[in-house]
Amino acid sequence: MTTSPPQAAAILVRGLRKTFPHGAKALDGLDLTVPAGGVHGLLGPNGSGKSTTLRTLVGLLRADGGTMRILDREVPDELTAVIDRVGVIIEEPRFFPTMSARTNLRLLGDAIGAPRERVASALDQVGLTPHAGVTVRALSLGMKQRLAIASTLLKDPDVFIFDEPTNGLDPAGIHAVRATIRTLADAGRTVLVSSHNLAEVQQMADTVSIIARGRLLHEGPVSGLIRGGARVRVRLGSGWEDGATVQRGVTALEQAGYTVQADGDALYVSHAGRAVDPSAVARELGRVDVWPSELGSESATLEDAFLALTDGAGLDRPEGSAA
Ligand SMILES: Nc1ncnc2c1ncn2[C@@H]1O[C@H](COP(=O)(O)OP(=O)(O)OP(=O)(O)O)[C@@H](O)[C@H]1O
Repeated sequence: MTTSPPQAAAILVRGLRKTFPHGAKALDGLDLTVPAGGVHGLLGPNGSGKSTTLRTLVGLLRADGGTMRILDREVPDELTAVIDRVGVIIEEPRFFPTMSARTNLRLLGDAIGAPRERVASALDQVGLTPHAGVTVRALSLGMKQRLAIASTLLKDPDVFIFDEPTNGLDPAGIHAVRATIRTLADAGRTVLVSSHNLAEVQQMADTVSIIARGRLLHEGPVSGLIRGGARVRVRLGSGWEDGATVQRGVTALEQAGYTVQADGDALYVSHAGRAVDPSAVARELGRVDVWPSELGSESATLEDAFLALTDGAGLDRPEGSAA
């Protein structure tokens, strides 16, 4: 496992454990460090423990063991001291369907004692001002989700915790919610957002924690992760029609510790957690008398890095993401 260098953390989780009564071990000593400022993606396959982590952080579930801190306060013990600085969307928010977006926010704002001007500011920050007078039932799903984000803004929080906020939205809705989340982070806030959608995290997050089976596999900047997954493309040329030659090359590379994927007329050579040097690949192939027509370095996607780290376990590929 690799870890990011120490930096100011908005959320710090150490050794979190949770087993559900009938025996499902959801969290198995999970560590999580969310740097202050920016979007942090909590990425993992279905059932990897993302929701359990977020629900435990905000006091909806009780952990069996481990420690959690939000903005330097121990939670759940000091949750009341910090909860006003945390905006949470974990379950589907409930609004009055026959009332407008603005009226819903006013009622919510009054209930928590927020200044009235926050309503206009919250609508503005999520781009809903033009639709403020529309009844909630007439809003699209994406707009409702942005209204949910606006409702968390009434407290003017420093940290946001969103569980799969783009789930079930159409592409326009996904785009708008993603842009809203980026705006929050660009204003200096911290957004922890869970997702099993690799392309989404790649586009939205600055840093990422990849988890599987309730444990942290990798944590750090998204850009570093992608660089670390850089792979080499070996173009198969004349002479490679011979399946035995291809197999000899693949076997040599695998014996040298590489992961090899065949795709069309090319082999993609990767190595979990580190960049692959094309000349080293050429050397291994040359040893078994295999000579490619072309060798090129290729930056891998977050998906490649994810696959290398999780062995592809339970990966949910979003529509339109790189295969
Ligand atoms: N209330 C519960 N009772 C029993 N088991 C649960 C409960 N909630 C979650 N689990 C189990 O705990 C494990 C982790 O689930 P969790 O919902 O945290 O994962 P996730 O990464 O959020 O998945 P998804 O992307 O599907 O929402 C799974 O095996 C799940 O079946």
